[in-house]
Formats: sequence, C-alpha cells, structure tokens
Amino acid sequence: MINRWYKQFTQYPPDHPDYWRIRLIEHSLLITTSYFLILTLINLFYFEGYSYALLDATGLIISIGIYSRFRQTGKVNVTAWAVTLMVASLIMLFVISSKGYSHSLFWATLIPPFSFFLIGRTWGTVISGIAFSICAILVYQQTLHSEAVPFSIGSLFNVVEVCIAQVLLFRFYEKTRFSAYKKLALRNLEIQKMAETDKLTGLFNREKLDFALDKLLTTPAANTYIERSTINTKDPTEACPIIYQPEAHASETKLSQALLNKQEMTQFPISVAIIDIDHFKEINDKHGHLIGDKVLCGLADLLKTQMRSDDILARWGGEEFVVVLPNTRLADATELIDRLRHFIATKNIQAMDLTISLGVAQYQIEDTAHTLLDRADKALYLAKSAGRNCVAIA
Ligand SMILES: Nc1nc2c(ncn2[C@@H]2O[C@H](COP(=O)(O)OP(=O)(O)OP(=O)(O)O)[C@@H](O)[C@H]2O)c(=O)[nH]1
Repeated sequence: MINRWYKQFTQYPPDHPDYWRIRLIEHSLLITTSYFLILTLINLFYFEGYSYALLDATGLIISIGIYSRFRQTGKVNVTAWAVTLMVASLIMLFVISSKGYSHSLFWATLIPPFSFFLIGRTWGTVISGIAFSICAILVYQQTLHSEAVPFSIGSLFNVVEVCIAQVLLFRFYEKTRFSAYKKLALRNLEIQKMAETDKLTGLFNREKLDFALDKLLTTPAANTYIERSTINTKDPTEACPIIYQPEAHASETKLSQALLNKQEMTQFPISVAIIDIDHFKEINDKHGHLIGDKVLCGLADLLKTQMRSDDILARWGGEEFVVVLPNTRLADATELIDRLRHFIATKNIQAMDLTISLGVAQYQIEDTAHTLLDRADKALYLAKSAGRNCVAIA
C-alpha cells in the first residue's frame, strides 16, 4: 500500500543522479502529509483547537498539492524547491513559536543537510544561513532578558560556530558528491567508447556493429523507405564488375530482375557490405606489420570520407570492414558499394595501390544480424573467387 506513494519515474532510473533526490522528496512529502493529517485530526477532535486545525489542514493541502503536482509533471527541481521551502518554513515556524526554548533550536540543524541535498550548494547555503540567523537572533534576545536565561553568551557562540561548521561541512559534502558523480559519468563514457571502438582504426568494433545492426533490424521506425539521393553519381565510364550469385536465384537470368525481386521481398531496405583488402598478407610480408597497420588506418580514413551520415562503418576484424546502409535497397547498395570499390582502387595508401573485394546483402524477413552478415560474407567469398577487386551480391 505504502509502495504506491513512491512513483517509479522511467526517466530517472536508479543510476540517475536525481534518483535519490526524488526518494528524499517522496519520503519528506509522505512524512509531512501524515504529520499534518494527524495534527489536523487531533486538534479538531481532541483539543478542539480549530485555528490550529485550520493551520495544519493548510499544511496538509500544500503537502498533497506538491506531491500530486510532482507525480503529474516529474519536475524534480521545482518540487525540490517547494519541499525545501515547506520543510524549512515548518521548522522555523516551530522554532520561532517556541522562542528557542525546549531545545527546539536543534530542529534547525536539519535544514542544511536537507536543503543542500535537494537544492544544491549555493541555495543550500542561503536557506541555511537565513535559518541560522533567525536562531542566532532568538538566542541573542534571550541573553537580553534580566531573568535567568537558558542560553549564555557562550551558547550564542556555540550556536554560531556549529552553524558555520555545518554549512561548510555540507558544502564540502555536496561538492564531493557532485564531482564524484561527474567523474563517474565521464569515466563511464570513456569505458563505453573504449568498449565499442576498434583501437587501431578508431572505427566501431565488431561488438558495437552487432549491437547497432540488431537494433536497426528490430526498430519499427526503420520500416519506412526513404529515397536516397546520393547514389546516382557513379562514374558512367567505369565498368561495373558485379557478380550475381546464381545459386541464390536459380530461375533468374538477369541481374536486374534478381535485384528487383529482392527489393520486393521486404519493406525494410537495409543492406550490408563486407569489405576485404585484396592480398593484404603480401603487404604485411613485404613491408612489415607496422606498415600493414598504417594501411588499415589509411583505408579506414578513406572509407569514412565516403559514408553518409546514417551509414555505420565498423572494423569486423583483421583486414575486413563492414558497412551498414540503412534505407538502401540492394540495387542501390550494389551501385554505391561498387563506387566505393572504384574510389579505393584510384587512391594510394602508404604509396601503394590497393584493391578491395566486397560482398553485399540486403535484409530479408526473419534475418538476424548474424544471418544477414553471413550472406554478405558468402558473397565476399564469391567476389574473392572471381578474381578480387569486384562486388558480389547474395
Ligand atoms: N598489420 C596487420 N595485419 C593484420 C591485422 N589483422 C590481421 N592481419 C593480417 O591480415 C592478413 C590476412 O591474410 P589473408 O586472410 O590471407 O587475406 P589476404 O592476404 O588479404 O588474401 P585475400 O583476402 O584472399 O585477398 C594476415 O596476414 C593477418 O596477419 C592487423 O591488425 N594488422
């Protein structure tokens, strides 16, 4: 039953910096609501103190009002301010009405931890400063009376010193907490980046590729086909060495017909291509692994220049790269990929002429990232068998 009071805001998971602020807000509102409810009832029916009951009922309404507004909006900062002001005013009203007697001043020491945690260092200092100043005035007024007073001038110093120490300590505590959160968040980002990046080329690694591709294949929003504008710039003078895998389309005779049929198989036109450097072992053997590494980096840099904003480029391992082409049908992908092959063939990397072979496949219904890449890999094998420096489709 009481658990219902605590709302689980999906935007504030347990590792969110505001998670514990929300918990404190909800705890405080539960306590103030119950407190005001009980006091209203006692004053109304037991003491018959109607003016006190009216005051408590007002507190009850404010408390419930803040709570229900918070549940509706989930606005943490505004609610944190409202709760801090309500609790601080409540405590100070009590302290002032007791004129500081009965050790009521001790209540004021709750204000710094509360306000620093909910509204931060700067405003926590301001609110605590105001509350403690009121306490100091109350104590000072007691010292002016000629009759025996519960506090001496020494008590005044004690109060002032403790207040200053509390504010400084809580400032320190809040600062430490804030910087620890910040460092942790930055470190998490670094670790995440390291976990998904290939160290040599700086491209996404295989794990990230699998994750991104899986996500893409399971995102309903990706079901819409958007016409791409960048595929019609292929050099028309360049012959297109594209190989069509005959086993996969036994009844078809024409490449264009096969491509057309594949496009109709799905509303979800995602294509992938696996890129493999031709005879890379020879480069390693002839120039050494360090130059081989530089060639891999040089190729990665060149490939990056050819990607569109939502294409995903990753190093798959060794001298193999993968490019995911969202919203791209097989025919368009094949043309695009062949332009890429041609582009690389015309460039020098580490003063060497380099060629690449490529296998292309399009997502089909019930494909997983694994099966899709597997088909592209088979196409790559076909391109290699056909003599390299060409594109094959599967
Ligand atoms: N320098 C370097 N070489 C690598 C790296 N990863 C894999 N290799 C090398 O890449 C080469 C791949 O050789 P193969 O699989 O025979 O491929 P290939 O020589 O390109 O032949 P084809 O693909 O058939 O054209 C091997 O010599 C690996 O040692 C790397 O990170 N750096």
